[in-house]
Amino acid sequence: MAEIVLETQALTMRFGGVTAADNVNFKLRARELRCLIGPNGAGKSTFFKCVTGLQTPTEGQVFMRGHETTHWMPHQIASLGVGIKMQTPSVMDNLNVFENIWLAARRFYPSDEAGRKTTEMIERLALGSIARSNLGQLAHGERQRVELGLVAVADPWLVLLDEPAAGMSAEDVDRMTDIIRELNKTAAIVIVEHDMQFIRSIAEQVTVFHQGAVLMEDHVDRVMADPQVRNVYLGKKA
Ligand SMILES: Nc1ncnc2c1ncn2[C@@H]1O[C@H](COP(=O)(O)OP(=O)(O)OP(=O)(O)O)[C@@H](O)[C@H]1O
Repeated sequence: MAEIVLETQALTMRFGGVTAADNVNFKLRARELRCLIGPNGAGKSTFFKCVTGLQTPTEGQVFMRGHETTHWMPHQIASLGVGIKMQTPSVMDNLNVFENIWLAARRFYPSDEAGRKTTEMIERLALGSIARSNLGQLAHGERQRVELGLVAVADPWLVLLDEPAAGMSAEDVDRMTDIIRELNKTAAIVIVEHDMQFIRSIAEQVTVFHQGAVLMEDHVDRVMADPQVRNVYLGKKA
């Protein structure tokens, strides 16, 4: 069996009387792709923030490839080789596509290699025609692709994505799916997502959150067919 690259043990996060993440035991293996789903307020974002270092859990532990990262900041986690895409943009609007990706690459590689990696990444993301356009001028889907480029250019072995398909057109979602599949050839990926079309097209194993706890963890087809999940957590649209 492939190595466990991410694990949480009894991860719990309380905000006053609200238990936003409740005793979550989660395991992800090398090159696995896992979508985290669940209704609004189920605890997905809280779990994601605890894993990425934006929040420190009240109880429990987080491990990445054997390192205990429970109290680490996001930049320390990134330095392990973990790519993180939060919901808040990390691109700079007054720099162009090449410059944005180059700056991300430069954090991990010497200047020449950063340039080569940036050129490669622009090709992989099909951003060649807009490589010299400032981010502020780009459409939402293009900006999201650049955001993914910032994460992927560092050759991460684990990628954590918060709602990468949010607000995208069907065509952009398709393109994002292809890029994530390619990234998944070398990296394990966790995706928090609401977009059911995207989840159906990309997911295999899905973890369903409800009231802070893991309700179900199974193949996407069985999860979508589960009456409890369909009726109570995903609604009729699922
Ligand atoms: N900073 C906070 N302070 C107080 N309560 C919080 C905080 N963050 C989250 N919560 C509460 O924790 C619970 C889980 O919220 P969370 O945002 O993790 O759910 P979610 O599944 O990500 O929801 P959504 O899909 O709407 O983003 C909710 O009841 C929410 O109100």
